[in-house]
Amino acid sequence: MSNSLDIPTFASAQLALLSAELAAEVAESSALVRLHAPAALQRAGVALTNLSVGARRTGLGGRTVIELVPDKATSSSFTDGGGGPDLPEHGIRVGDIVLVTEQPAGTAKKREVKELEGKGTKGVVTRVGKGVVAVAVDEEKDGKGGDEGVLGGEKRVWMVKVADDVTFRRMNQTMERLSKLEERDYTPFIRVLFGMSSPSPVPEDLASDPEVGNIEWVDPTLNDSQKDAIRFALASREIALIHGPPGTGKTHTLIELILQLLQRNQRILVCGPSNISVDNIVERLAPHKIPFVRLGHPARLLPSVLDHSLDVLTRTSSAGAIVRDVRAEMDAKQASIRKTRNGRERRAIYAELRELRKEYRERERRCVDEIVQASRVVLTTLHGAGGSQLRREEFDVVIVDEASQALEAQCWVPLLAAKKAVLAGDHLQLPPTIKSLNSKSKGAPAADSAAAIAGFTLERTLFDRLLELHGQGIKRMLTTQYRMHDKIMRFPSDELYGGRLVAAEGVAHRLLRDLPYEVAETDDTTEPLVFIDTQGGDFPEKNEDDADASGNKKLTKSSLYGDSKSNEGEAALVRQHVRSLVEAGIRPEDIAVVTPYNAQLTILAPLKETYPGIELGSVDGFQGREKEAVIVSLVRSNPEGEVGFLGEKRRLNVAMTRPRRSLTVIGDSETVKKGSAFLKRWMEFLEENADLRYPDVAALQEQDMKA
Ligand SMILES: Nc1ncnc2c1ncn2[C@@H]1O[C@H](COP(=O)(O)OP(=O)(O)OP(=O)(O)O)[C@@H](O)[C@H]1O
Repeated sequence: MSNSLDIPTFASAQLALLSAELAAEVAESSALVRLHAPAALQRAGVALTNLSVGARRTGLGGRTVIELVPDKATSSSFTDGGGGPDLPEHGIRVGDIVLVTEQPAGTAKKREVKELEGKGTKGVVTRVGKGVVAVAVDEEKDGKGGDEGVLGGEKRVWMVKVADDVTFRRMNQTMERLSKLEERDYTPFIRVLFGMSSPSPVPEDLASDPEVGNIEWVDPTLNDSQKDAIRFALASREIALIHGPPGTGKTHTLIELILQLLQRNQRILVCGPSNISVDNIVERLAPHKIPFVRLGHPARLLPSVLDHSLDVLTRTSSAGAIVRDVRAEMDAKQASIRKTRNGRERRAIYAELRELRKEYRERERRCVDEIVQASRVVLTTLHGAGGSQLRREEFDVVIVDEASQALEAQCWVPLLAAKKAVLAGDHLQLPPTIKSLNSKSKGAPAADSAAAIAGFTLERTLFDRLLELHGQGIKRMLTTQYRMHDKIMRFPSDELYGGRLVAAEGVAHRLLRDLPYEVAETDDTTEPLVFIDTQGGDFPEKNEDDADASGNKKLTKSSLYGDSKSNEGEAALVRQHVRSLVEAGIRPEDIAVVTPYNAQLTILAPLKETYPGIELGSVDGFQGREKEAVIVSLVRSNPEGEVGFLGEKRRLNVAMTRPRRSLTVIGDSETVKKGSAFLKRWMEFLEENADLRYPDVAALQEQDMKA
């Protein structure tokens, strides 16, 4: 094939791009710590200050889990529940990587992250409660200086979110392994993925393929496009793509595929880019009562998935009994550290703990190997597949869900040892976020220019690349969608999916009025598509970076990650529309407001107090989600017709395909039309097909006066 890729060139380009990407992430979090005091970072939601170390116990991998609670000496607010004081409002979430270090005095000069790392310890947040954040830490790295570090003492500490370098390490290792492969190591699978050969042909009549045969469907209600995609995936020898536009039952299809592969005695590894994408499959696989195991840090898993996690399996299996004993002994030692103030005694306990941890790891490893080897279906995140548990494991098929939201290097973590892969995704929705893309303007190093010149970018996903390489023949598209009203679906279907989407019978004509609770019949509840056009210049956008009255740039949640835009007038229209929906009887939990700009979200935040349950989200953050009623605030309104990253088709696609029964678009058609041909066609489509409204400026002013 003419357009095949040289593997070492590909791998070294990826390595260069990945290191630029990690550098951009590190630069971003380091700049925050350098430029802002801990208290300011706490206000911006990325840090928690005035903490002390509470209880400690042993987690998976023999790691120490410490509980951080508000420091008694400095906290004033107490809960009435009898527990400790509450933590202030914060943005630290389970799975975040945080740095825990001694808190500097209020006046101390700001520090470098590197310097802080030497003094404290990094860890993964494993639990977030009202008055506690638990962090799994690598205790051996705490206080390298020789004293007990921050974790053993009675020091006041703080934590701040930092870049997650674990994922990068896994990707780098994988790319290095790929670059070192000799030509004789290239399997038919690898040859196809790099275009050195074409995929083995599948018969036109898929049912005649021996791997497909006469299928007995576990779920006979699958639609034709889903059945076709499964037959195609079974018949393919090296690679099959399942293209699942919004709401077309991609996960539903993958579950059946897994069950069919199992019936054919195949061993399967199922991966996704995020824990939630993997758990989503685990939850739907569980009712089928097949044996499988979910790898991953238990703290990052959904509670409903825990029963299948290695952590729980190691504890409940017979081999786990010995592991359990050592764990109990370690927990007892952990507790005794807090009771002693004597430095020598403490050091002795640490030494004993180190020994125990070694033994624990060894036993746990044996127990884990046993469980994994016995599992015919293993589920984990893409980077989780690079862990030691799968080092010697082989699978017949690797399935990657949400493949179009993963970096290609991330996909290679499980794929390097694959014989065949099935990738599911939608390359017409947003790809993974790349920070180094715009890094020049933020002062971080730009991606290696040689890699960029050679035409490699992180933004091109494996899904995209394979489609370019082998054409549409390696893909099957799911075409019946179970989410949107026909009128909401029309534009994205015609523009992006070749007009092939069909709304399932049950959803095609569903209106808010038909919700299974009492809803009044109003203009809003009987019309699926509303466009509130703010053209005319009365609703101008505002640049978040504009300084405040005193000329200072303020650190807020929305300004944290670069400049953002807002539009106060549009926000007022959003409030008005939400109120009218709620007055018609729509429950706030059935309404979402999405907007591309974080600054707009900040302005809209008070809506959550008025209507608890309503969801406000960025378009990027709402990918994969749905709501009965969705209001999209486009924000951009300027005479120049600048639309910024609103110009990205895939972002708009995500925004307009979230609703089930009602989509309301609020925006300035004059500005937006100038953005791109696609935006122009969308605006024209709305003008012609939506219930077109022009805002009543006087009524808005009155509403705001009342507020
Ligand atoms: N053949 C089918 N018959 C009836 N309902 C279906 C069918 N396939 C999928 N659905 C329903 O469609 C909805 C979407 O399915 P699923 O969550 O699998 O979609 P998805 O494509 O993975 O979602 P996303 O849009 O996030 O990619 C679910 O409520 C599911 O039950």
